[in-house]
Amino acid sequence: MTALLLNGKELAAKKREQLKRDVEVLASENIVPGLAVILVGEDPASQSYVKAKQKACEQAGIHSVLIKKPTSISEEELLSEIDRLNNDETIDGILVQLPIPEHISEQAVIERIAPNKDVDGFHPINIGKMMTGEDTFLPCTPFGVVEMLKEANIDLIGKHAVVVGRSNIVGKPVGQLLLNEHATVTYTHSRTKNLREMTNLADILIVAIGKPKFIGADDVKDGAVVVDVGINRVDGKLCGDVDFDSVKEKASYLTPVPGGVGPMTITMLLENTILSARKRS
Ligand SMILES: Nc1nc(=O)c2c([nH]1)NC[C@@H]1CN(c3ccc(C(=O)N[C@@H](CCC(=O)O)C(=O)O)cc3)C=[N+]21
Repeated sequence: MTALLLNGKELAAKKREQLKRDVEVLASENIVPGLAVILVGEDPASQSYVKAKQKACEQAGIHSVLIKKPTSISEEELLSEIDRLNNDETIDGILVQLPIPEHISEQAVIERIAPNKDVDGFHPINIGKMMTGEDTFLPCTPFGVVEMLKEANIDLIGKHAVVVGRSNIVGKPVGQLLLNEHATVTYTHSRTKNLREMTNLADILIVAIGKPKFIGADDVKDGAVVVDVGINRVDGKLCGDVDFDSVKEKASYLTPVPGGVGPMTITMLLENTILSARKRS
């Protein structure tokens, strides 16, 4: 079997056209969605992600502001910058680009963002709402993954979804969203004893463990749907956590890297920002 491609780039482009129209409708009501991105330090990968977010906002007609801070900024200063944005009426979404320097508590930063401007969906209140299935901002990467599966008409009800990785921003929430869609969810991670036996049981395999080509054809059941959330730079080239060339011969659907989940992450951020503007107005 050769897998069908789950083309995130294409779906993202289609969705962004719709979001652009949504922004035009808001403009007729004098509402301009606004996103503030705080970037601490000079990490090249972070700089390039932030640039991509800015560009996507511009294309959709979303007002975006980039706030750059030096690595030496104190936690207190960063928190007061967040307070300022919480009180800024032109801002509907606040995103602090992660990771942040070690001397600043990530949890303190996330908890300072007003839950109704938390377009990353990382605030404990929004995580709690996601768990109980209430309407809230969903974390962008997991949200994008579920949107891709739905677009391809992949049935999730009763299916065995195996998640590889348990980060707060991808692994844990993607499992929760799949559970909300009535999948049966197994979490595996770096300490799982029989990880490769578990991945072989998956109807839907979500890989977000941060190790290049961690999952090969032998780890995948025939006809499985495989979603690669990994973004690794190896010899200056981007590659995922899945060995694309071998797994594509076994999976029924597979996401590429680049051009898979990444562009969807940014698209869902735009969607959350527009949703926030609509809710706050
Ligand atoms: N508060 C916060 N929210 C985030 O959502 C967040 C974050 N911090 N920190 C870092 C990660 C990473 N992330 C990506 C988004 C888009 C691509 C993306 O568009 N990737 C392209 C390729 C990009 C390239 O060429 O480097 C692709 O996969 O096709 C990748 C990674 C958001 N993150």
